[in-house]
Amino acid sequence: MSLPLSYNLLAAAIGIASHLAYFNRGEHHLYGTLYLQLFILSFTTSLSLLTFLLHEPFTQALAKTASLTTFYLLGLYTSLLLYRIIFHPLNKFPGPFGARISNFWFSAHLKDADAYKKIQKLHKQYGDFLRIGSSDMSIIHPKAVSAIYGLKTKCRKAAWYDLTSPMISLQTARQKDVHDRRRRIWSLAFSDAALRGYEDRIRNYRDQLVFQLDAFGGKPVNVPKWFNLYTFDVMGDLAFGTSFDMLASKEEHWAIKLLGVGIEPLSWMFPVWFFRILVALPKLGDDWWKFIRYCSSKLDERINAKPNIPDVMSTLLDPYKGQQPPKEDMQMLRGDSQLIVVAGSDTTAVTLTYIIYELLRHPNHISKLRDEVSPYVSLTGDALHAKIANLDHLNGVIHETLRLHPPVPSALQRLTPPEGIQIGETYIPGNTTVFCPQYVLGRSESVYQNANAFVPERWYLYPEMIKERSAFAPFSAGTYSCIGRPLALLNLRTTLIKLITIFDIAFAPGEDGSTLREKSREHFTMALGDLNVCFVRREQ
Ligand code: HEM
Repeated sequence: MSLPLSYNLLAAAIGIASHLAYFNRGEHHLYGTLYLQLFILSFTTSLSLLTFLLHEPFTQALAKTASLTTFYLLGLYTSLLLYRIIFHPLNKFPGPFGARISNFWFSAHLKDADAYKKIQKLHKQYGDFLRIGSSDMSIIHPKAVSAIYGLKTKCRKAAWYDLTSPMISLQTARQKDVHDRRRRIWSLAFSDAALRGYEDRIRNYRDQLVFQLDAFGGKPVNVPKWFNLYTFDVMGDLAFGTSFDMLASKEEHWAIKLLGVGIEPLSWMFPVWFFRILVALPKLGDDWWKFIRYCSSKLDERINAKPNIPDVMSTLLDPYKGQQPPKEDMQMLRGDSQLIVVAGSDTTAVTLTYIIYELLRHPNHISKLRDEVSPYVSLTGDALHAKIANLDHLNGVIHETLRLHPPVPSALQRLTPPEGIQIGETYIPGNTTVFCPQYVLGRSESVYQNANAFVPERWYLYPEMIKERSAFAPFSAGTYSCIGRPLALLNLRTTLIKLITIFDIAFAPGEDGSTLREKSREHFTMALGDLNVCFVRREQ
């Protein structure tokens, strides 16, 4: 005997009610696995009750349970779809129809981890305010960066930052007070005195990089690979007191290979709840969690060591005065230890690679840089950072590269406060996930004159070429901006001038930069395509 229609309609009504009263309110991304388990539990409980308590035949019990479940889901999803298509407050904003319905629309339209390029195309089609998900907006209005990320913003970190919860780090701390407390400790790690110590620590790796590039004897070198080996060695040293020895071994450490595979799912821009289910599955999240375990074991070793020159971890461990940190703090320290490595390495390597790429396309800037830095540089290509930190053209080249090739190109997601925010003339409703893609803003004529041209002088000689300065934020802006910025700039400046002092550089035969332009993939930061360059030692 099948169920009377009234039971099925009741199940559908419960589906609608659960959407309106529960799923449509607050955040649910942390409970994806739990909901799945509850769903399976309810199904099997209903089946067991009907079979064992009411003694119905199994097939009949199965049919009734399946019918109730189907009607419940029909009610739930019809309500959800109608809300998203007709009643959602973001419906006034343009964007692809599919994106209104589900965030999977965007993931499904990514060809080869090219989110930043896809977002640029969509903005060309739909304008500055783009609805890119059911509750998600990408915004390239020139004033949007300060409204969303600036010091006075009421926006906070969006659900994306719960990807690895309960393990949190400075970057993924969503509660403002937790973040503020942690950030105060971290900020001591980037004082002028601390930076001078890092300058000494980094020199050794820079020399190793030059040694290895020199050893190619002018033959082609795949620059992104070598800059990655370099920057991961540097950050390993600053996080754990010992490098990954990648420059010496000329290859990636196994843990860094795991990291590369582990963060790959980020490139698909899946909704957070789905991503969390994916990485909870055996196999799929294995590489990422193995990398985290590796960092944890290195942290344990580091807690028992005492470096001669303090590293970043020295500051984070300082409050414990040589004692083992309590269990509750270890979770945060583990998060922070992997953050130092991840945040500081490929971001710097990507920037260095694109600086070389842009200089090779515009070689006049190499001679201009050499002229500018020559009073401060020794024969070995080294300079005290304090002497070169304010050089106009050097900083112009770095800024211009970061503008055109931001290492974090698109989705730094923030959540608007319940009352919403105002950007220019446009009101963005509350609880909307918003972001300002730096890649698109960096190439926007509303923000820069002659936006696609590489003009380092715009940063010191032609200020009129920058129409809205606050939109330039490759290190993000405000409370959650990159705390490692001074270290990144120190490393970029000193490494760049050493490379151009020691070497003449040229594209390798047959290289035109197209693989770098076309094969680079976004996974929050960038995994770069190859760029083959010849480094030939200059006559002194
Ligand atoms: C060119 C190099 C770099 C770029 C472009 C860059 C960019 C960024 C961006 C865009 C953010 C904001 C992330 C977010 O809101 O989710 C960030 C945060 C952060 N970066 Fe960097 N970064 C660079 C180098 C470094 C270095 C060398 C370190 C050193 C450890 C570092 C450590 C951090 C940390 C700890 C955060 C989190 C800050 C917070 O949430 O309070 N970064 N970075």
